[in-house]
Amino acid sequence: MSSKGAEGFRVAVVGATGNVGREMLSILEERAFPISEVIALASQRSLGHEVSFGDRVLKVQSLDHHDFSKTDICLMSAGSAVSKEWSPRIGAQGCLVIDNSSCWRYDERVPLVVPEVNAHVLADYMARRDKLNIIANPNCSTAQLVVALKPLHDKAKITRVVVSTYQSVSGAGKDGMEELDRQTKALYSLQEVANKKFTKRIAFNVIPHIDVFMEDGFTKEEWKMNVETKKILDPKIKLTATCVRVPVFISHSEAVNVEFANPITADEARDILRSSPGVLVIDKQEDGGYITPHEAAGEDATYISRIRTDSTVENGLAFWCVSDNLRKGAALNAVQIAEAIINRKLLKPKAA
Ligand SMILES: NC(=O)C1=CN([C@@H]2O[C@H](COP(=O)(O)OP(=O)(O)OC[C@H]3O[C@@H](n4cnc5c(N)ncnc54)[C@H](OP(=O)(O)O)[C@@H]3O)[C@@H](O)[C@H]2O)C=CC1
Ligand SMILES: N[C@@H](CC(=O)OP(=O)(O)O)C(=O)O
Repeated sequence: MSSKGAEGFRVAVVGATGNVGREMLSILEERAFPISEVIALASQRSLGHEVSFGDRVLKVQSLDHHDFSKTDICLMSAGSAVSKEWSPRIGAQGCLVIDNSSCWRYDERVPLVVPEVNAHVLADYMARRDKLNIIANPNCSTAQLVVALKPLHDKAKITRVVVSTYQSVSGAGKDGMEELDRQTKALYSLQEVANKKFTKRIAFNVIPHIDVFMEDGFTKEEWKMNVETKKILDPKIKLTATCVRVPVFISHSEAVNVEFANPITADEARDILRSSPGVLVIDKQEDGGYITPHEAAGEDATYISRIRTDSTVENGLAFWCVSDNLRKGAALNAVQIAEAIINRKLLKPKAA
């Protein structure tokens, strides 16, 4: 079943029963996205299940049976394998795909967009829209990082970034959240703790491993942060990452050290970030005067705290960056891409 309104776009959410898909539906509703119809799609397993869209309930339909020729925008969030097969098929039916998986991000034909950073690429892409018809949404850890880096880069030109992440279990989907919940309860009731989703116990532990290992010893999550920052912000920026899973349900945190070509003080950085889109600075430099992932969950902003000079390099800053990975790291960014396209009048609804 779908939800219909008077004016606007027909929007399909693929992966509507998942962590990101459910968040996409609530964000579309919260932001009063111009929708004439919203269609909740997932696998055959979820056929007939119900998901919320504001105070309405949508019955989930199967992706396999949906005709996209009358759908304007598809928010795709069902994993790389599904995106690989389906996103080009959906795009070829004239439906613009905003793809949340890592599958299409590195394809030269596909723009990778964080609206606060590089919304300007949308006009060009929409003008020459190829058959692929796909815009990629970034990795969650990259999205919040580039929102913070962009205004600092504009001011003092970033040369190198060292980032360590503290990534919540919701980044590993609903199964990741279930594992932390189950293991925590099991430990409290002295039961055996099984690892299914993660390679080691996640409850009361941290795991320095997200996504697969690459030949050079980095993980793919770490590789993605490097490659995606270059594609979105500046190919000249050098970045090295260590990505760690932590027993937090929602919001990713990052400890970031940045080197600049030109001088920039901590006070200047604080002022610049305070007036930057998508950023909220909470930096009282006293007990509790910083943000934690628990407080960022359910919020849209990328929060920056603990901005300070890193005097181990010539022009260095260090800061703490936290954001809700399901929102800015995934669902919110995808909806913002769609809004940026619509606000620039780059897409019209298909005729009824
Ligand atoms: N979580 C995060 O922080 C981020 C996630 N992403 C990406 O978003 C995507 C989804 O992540 P997330 O929501 O966390 O994952 P979940 O595991 O919570 O949800 C997966 C969703 O995909 C659907 N799905 C799986 N297989 C199929 C299929 N064959 N056909 C149709 N639908 C299918 C599932 O439907 P069903 O319930 O029927 O199985 C479910 O709705 C992934 O590509 C992930 O990499 C990107 C950035 C951040
Ligand atoms: N890998 C991220 C979430 C994610 O799905 O990222 P990507 O879309 O880049 O695979 C995490 O586990 O926190």
